[in-house]
Amino acid sequence: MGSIVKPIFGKNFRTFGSNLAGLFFIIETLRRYFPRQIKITIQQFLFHAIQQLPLFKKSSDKILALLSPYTQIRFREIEEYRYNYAYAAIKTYLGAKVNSEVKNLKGTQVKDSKSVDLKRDDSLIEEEYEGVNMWWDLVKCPKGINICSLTFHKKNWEVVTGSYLSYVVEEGKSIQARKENVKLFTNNPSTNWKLQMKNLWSCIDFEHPATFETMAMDLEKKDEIVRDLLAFKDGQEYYNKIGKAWKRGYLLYGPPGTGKSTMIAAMANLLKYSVYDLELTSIENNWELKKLLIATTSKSIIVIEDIDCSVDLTGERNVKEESSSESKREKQKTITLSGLLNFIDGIWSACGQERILVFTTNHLGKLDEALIRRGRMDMHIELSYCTFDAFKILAKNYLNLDSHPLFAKIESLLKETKITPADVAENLIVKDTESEADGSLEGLIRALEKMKPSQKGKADK
Ligand SMILES: Nc1ncnc2c1ncn2[C@@H]1O[C@H](COP(=O)(O)OP(=O)(O)OP(=O)(O)O)[C@@H](O)[C@H]1O
Repeated sequence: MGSIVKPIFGKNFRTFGSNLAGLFFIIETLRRYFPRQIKITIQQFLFHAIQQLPLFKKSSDKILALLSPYTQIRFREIEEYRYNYAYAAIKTYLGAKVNSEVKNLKGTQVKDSKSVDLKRDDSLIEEEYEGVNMWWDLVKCPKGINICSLTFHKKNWEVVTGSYLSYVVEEGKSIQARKENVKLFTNNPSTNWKLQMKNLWSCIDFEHPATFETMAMDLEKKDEIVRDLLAFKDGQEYYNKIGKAWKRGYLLYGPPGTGKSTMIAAMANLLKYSVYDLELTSIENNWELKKLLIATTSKSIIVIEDIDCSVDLTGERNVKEESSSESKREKQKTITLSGLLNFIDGIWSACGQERILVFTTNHLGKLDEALIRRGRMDMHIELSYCTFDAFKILAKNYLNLDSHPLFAKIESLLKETKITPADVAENLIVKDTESEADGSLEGLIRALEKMKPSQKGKADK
């Protein structure tokens, strides 16, 4: 026997309508006489409850639009596979609404900062704008996409769409710009992606202290790179004018310990761009690669370190199209050079404005020509063994020395040896606090003497 379900709102639509009007009357009364927090909660609860009723589920939009005096606008963190900047700006704006009346706050501190950053940590926030009440509901979905939704009386449609929303988004963006907290993102293995676009990247504050000032390298080359980066940052008009995606590729190559990772940190600190450290070995196929890249935000540096070791990308383009379905399936399971090239070339660059791509390698010769040709990797930067110019910067960084009688000896030894800036830096760190201030310069000279080709030959025998 089927169960008899009693209609909740009476037999006919008129009864239903008057019941609903009664409900809205209750909501309005609660709104007037209950304290702020409670009244928002009750109101939102009833509003959501109404939306969940079976009758509404079927044709909710039309009926609610007809009967409810409220309108709701939702901002999803990821919308149509792309990061929604309005969501981020709104969240920042609401988080910054801190005053003594706020009950729930959260505090954070960035390394070396003197102050604690307080943010509002309420999921329901009411505010007044030009005499109009707005209710924000921040829904954090551990398994899904985070949403901010705005509820307002529909008679205020003009105010909300005409000025309030742009005010909130612009305020949020300017707060973000003032904070300029650079972030470091690392990709999670796809087995940890819970739902759709969530959990693709993990993020922490980027606190690497490297700057171009402390970067030990040829000064002219350094200047050229800094000028190139700043021109890129200010290049929106130029890129629009020539109709090119606003992105630039840098290939950093050279032996281990010559400063490739340090330079990426210096780039991020100069431009105040976040870093997306893309670990190709934890990605299974081109589809995952595409999703990860689309989920990056603008003003970012997407880095693939040691690109020659991460995945075997070389030569794949030359493989002839194989017809067997097994080989096709096998191909779908791997990242291919063409998958990577597609992104760089611009198929995905429609969502890739103001992005820098950086590849690093210790073995330039191992890379496919197509991957690094100019236009894809616009600037090739060689980082090499320590020159005297580079040494002087390291001596300044580590020992605060601009000159020293031993510098001349070091200059001539550097011409004879191949020592990386990392090794020089290691030798300049004074480990014994009781040693003389220039003790480590002598230590460096001893290390360099041992590395001279003639001495090395003896040691090898
Ligand atoms: N050019 C440089 N200027 C300043 N410091 C440097 C430079 N090169 C190396 N160093 C120092 O050596 C350490 C290691 O350098 P870094 O990791 O940047 O080298 P790398 O070229 O990325 O090496 P790998 O190829 O092994 O990843 C850095 O933490 C930094 O302290």
